[in-house]
Amino acid sequence: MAAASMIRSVFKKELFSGKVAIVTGGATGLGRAITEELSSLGCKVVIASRRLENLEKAAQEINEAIPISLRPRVFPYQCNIRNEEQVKSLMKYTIDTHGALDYLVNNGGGQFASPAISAKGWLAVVETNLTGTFYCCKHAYNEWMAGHGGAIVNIIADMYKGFPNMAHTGAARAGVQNLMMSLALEWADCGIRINCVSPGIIYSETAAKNYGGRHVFDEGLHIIPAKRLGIPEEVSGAVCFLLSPAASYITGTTIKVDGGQSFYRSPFTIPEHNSFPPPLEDPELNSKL
Ligand SMILES: CCCCCCC/C=C/C(=O)SCCNC(=O)CCNC(=O)[C@H](O)C(C)(C)COP(=O)(O)OP(=O)(O)OC[C@H]1O[C@@H](n2cnc3c(N)ncnc32)[C@H](O)[C@@H]1OP(=O)(O)O
Ligand SMILES: NC(=O)C1=CN([C@@H]2O[C@H](COP(=O)(O)OP(=O)(O)OC[C@H]3O[C@@H](n4cnc5c(N)ncnc54)[C@H](OP(=O)(O)O)[C@@H]3O)[C@@H](O)[C@H]2O)C=CC1
Repeated sequence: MAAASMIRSVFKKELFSGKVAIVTGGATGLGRAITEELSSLGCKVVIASRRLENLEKAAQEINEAIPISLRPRVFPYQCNIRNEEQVKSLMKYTIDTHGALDYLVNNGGGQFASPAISAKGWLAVVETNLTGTFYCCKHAYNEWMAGHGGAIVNIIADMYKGFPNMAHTGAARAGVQNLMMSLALEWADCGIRINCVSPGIIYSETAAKNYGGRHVFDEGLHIIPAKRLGIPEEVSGAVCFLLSPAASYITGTTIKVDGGQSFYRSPFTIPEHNSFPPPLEDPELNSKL
């Protein structure tokens, strides 16, 4: 991952000067790229996830790349987004310590590949991705944004053709997208904009490690019109755009950062079979086939 001073953002240098953001899962992968770009553009960023050690290391590395007089800009805070009390404390800490909460990026989450998951596995994924996002939105609203406005971006996933082998996350991410649309309407009168960014297959060491290595991501190349994987910085740019004044009239929408994958091929193949019922279960109609 590039040091913050090396970030080549297309946005102007002080775009987010004086602003305060929370990025969940901000120590690794996409979240880290988002944190690096936001902080390089003047934003204070609270990064929140379960593993404090990871958070502290990332914050230190990113802060060290920022001129001493402007440090620190990145602040670690341990929080499991599945725990509502911890989420509430994250919001309170951010507002008490940094005086505002202008932006929320709901990036923390994930899943595992499994065709038939246990109820416990289903709940772990739905609670993390859908309920965790709901908790973060709810408490950002209650603690700050209802009275001051703000912008929220949720990271979802390419679930538009269903998500076989990851049905748990497909259901959760579709839920997040619909939640986003409802909140865009419910909270418009408070000056809150809320949108989603939907990544395709984005390579980072931590993400690939979760699936057994880079080769698993490379196996997806045949379903990507761009014929390459994405990188976290390509997702970060879309998030920064949606948070910025350039998106002041954008709410309730989803930007896909996927090299065209979402409307091309599915990675899932269906075995040959003759298990489907005949047309209308009528032998006469069936004979037309
Ligand atoms: C194969 C396709 C490759 C291309 C994919 C490209 C798209 C990439 C998308 C990405 O999202 S990349 C990002 C990847 N990063 C992550 O997913 C990281 C975060 N993930 C997690 O934290 C977990 O996976 C989680 C499920 C979201 C949360 O797990 P947690 O540790 O909190 O769950 P537990 O409470 O320990 O477990 C509960 C229950 O869940 C089942 N389970 C958990 N992990 C797995 C697993 N790896 N495989 C199978 N089942 C799993 C299991 O039933 C657990 O219960 P127990 O069996 O432990 O009692
Ligand atoms: N990479 C890709 O191709 C794609 C990624 N995505 C999504 O983008 C997001 C970022 O993934 P990516 O950066 O690739 O992968 P990473 O594995 O690097 O990031 C996942 C992050 O989520 C955090 N996290 C997981 N569970 C929780 C929790 N319960 N509470 C708080 N934080 C949590 C993790 O931190 P910790 O373990 O410390 O809690 C980690 O920092 C995820 O939601 C992912 O599913 C979507 C589509 C494609």
